[in-house]
Formats: sequence, structure tokens, C-alpha cells
Amino acid sequence: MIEVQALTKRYGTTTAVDGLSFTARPGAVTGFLGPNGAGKSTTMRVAVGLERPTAGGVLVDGHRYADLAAPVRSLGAMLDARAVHPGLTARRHLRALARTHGIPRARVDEVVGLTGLEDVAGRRVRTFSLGTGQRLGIAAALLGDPATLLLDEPINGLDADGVLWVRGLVRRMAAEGRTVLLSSHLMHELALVADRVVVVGRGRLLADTTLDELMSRSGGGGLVTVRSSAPSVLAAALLSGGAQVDDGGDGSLHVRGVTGEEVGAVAAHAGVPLLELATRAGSLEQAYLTLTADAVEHRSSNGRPVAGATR
Ligand SMILES: Nc1ncnc2c1ncn2[C@@H]1O[C@H](COP(=O)(O)OP(=O)(O)OP(=O)(O)O)[C@@H](O)[C@H]1O
Repeated sequence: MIEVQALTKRYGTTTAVDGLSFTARPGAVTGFLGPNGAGKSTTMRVAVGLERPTAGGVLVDGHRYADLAAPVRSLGAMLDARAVHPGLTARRHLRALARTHGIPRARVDEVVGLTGLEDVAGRRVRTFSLGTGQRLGIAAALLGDPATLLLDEPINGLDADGVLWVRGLVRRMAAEGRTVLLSSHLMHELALVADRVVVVGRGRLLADTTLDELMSRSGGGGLVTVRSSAPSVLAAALLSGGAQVDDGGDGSLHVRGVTGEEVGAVAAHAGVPLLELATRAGSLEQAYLTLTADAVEHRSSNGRPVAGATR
């Protein structure tokens, strides 16, 4: 379990994390989401004792990282997959880590197997692709068979196979009862894997919620377009049920605040035959963009956040 408690971290005049509190619980994948510069990496670095908090702190299974009896067995972290000596082979790198932490050599072969690195374990790290390097970073995080796994942007730069693999791995880890905290600046990377999301912007908590709750904030799951032979009767019935209704032309209505199923049920109840019904998904991304709109560091001239902007 990871408990972030009123954490503040300042670098000179920059406040990277600003009174942040949330808990990542065992048996679940917690997505840690926020635009570039939101403070995710800083929070994770504090969790593993690489940074000293300005105020508050992070507890791992009830203890500060520095006070854990066997830190790598409690918490496995991948913060920067490139932080490996490029001249070492993957296996030598993992063996060196294992030796430092008193982990048996046999565990190295286990994590090499778990991360699909068998064919490249004898190759020097400098020859690795980004995706293979990420796998090695995750292998290192798994060495101590930790109860909590902390991965900073593990999906960044992976190909489709790699993305599926990371998703499968973290789901398995959570199913085994482990705590998984996974950061990303992209909602769609977490949408299929996270049980909960903690959304941060400019170091502050913006939401700590389930994906369903987040989606419902954007207006009941998106837009439903419905065409019928009696649009005004249907519009009246939908409005009286609390939906937002706009005229879409051609006898069609644009409906927000209800699901497609609910529109169908209202139409049946009102005795209005439907000619067409379409729902538009993707509102989770919209909910996230709306939530973080004020926290994005880089904007285009039209005031919209620039997709993929970096610091
Ligand atoms: N060592 C440091 N010295 C000064 N400022 C820092 C340092 N580390 C981070 N910051 C600043 O703190 C803020 C939060 O950075 P952080 O890397 O934690 O964000 P992030 O959410 O992980 O973003 P990204 O997705 O870009 O990695 C940024 O404004 C960053 O420039």
C-alpha cells in the first residue's frame, strides 16, 4: 500500500507537489494521471526515498521508505528505464542488483522469464530498443518480488505488443493482491488497465475516483444521436427525464446526460418509433482534458492544451 500524505515538494520557487494526498491500495491498479510537469515523477521519487519532502510524506506499507526493513521486497520501482550502465548485459545488470540487495541469483532468471527478456539477456543494454529497455526496467523492479509496484510512464514509447504486455503484467500483479501505481500523462493508456485514477495538475489533486465516476462527470457518457418520426414528442419526453436535448436537423436529436439505452427506453415509453440511434464514446478523454485544462503548462494560441507538449 502507498499512502501519500499531504505531500509538498518545492525546488526553489517551483512547487512540484502541493499538499497532495491519496492512497494506492492492494489488489488494484491505481492510475496516476496528469499533464507534463504535474508532479507525478516527483511524488514517485519521494516514495522511493530519492527526494526529501518539503512537507508531508509518503508511506509504503505504513513506513517511510528509508525505514523499511527490506525495501526492494516491499516496493519495486521503475522510475527511469535508461538509468542502466549501457555497457552491461541485461543479465549482468540484474545480477549486480540482486547481489546488492541479497536476492538469490535464481530470481534473476525468473524475472528475465517474466519480462520476456530470455533472447536478449546476454546483449549489452546500449543495443536495446526503448521497449526492451522498459522491460529491463520492469524486470529490475520485480527482482525483490515486491508487494507494491511503482511504474513511472511504463507504456511510454512501447509498441502495441509492449503495451498489451504491460497491461497484462500489471493486471496479474494486482490480481495477486499487490499494489500497483502506474503513471501516465495520457488517459487512454490507463483507461483499459486502471481500477481507479488519481488525477493531478500543478502538483495538486484534481480527482481520486473510478473511471466510471470520471466519465459520468462529463455528462453521462457522451453524446447520443437519435432520429425518429416524432422528434418533438421524443425531445419533450427526454427533457422531462432530465436529459439535455439539441436539434440535430433531419428529424434527429443530439442528447446528452443519458445513455443510448436510456434514450431507447424513453422512446419506447413515449411510443415513438426510432429510425436511428448512435452513441459516441471517448468521453473519458474529454473528462480528463476538462479536468486538467487549467493545469496544462503548454497551450496553443487558441487556448487549448497542446497534445503531447513537453516541458
Ligand atoms: N530537480 C528538480 N529541480 C527543479 N525543478 C524540478 C525538479 N524536478 C522536477 N521539477 C519541476 O517540478 C514540476 C513537476 O515535475 P515532475 O517531473 O514531477 O512532473 P511529472 O508529472 O512527472 O511530469 P512528466 O510527465 O513531464 O514527467 C515541474 O515543473 C518540474 O519542472
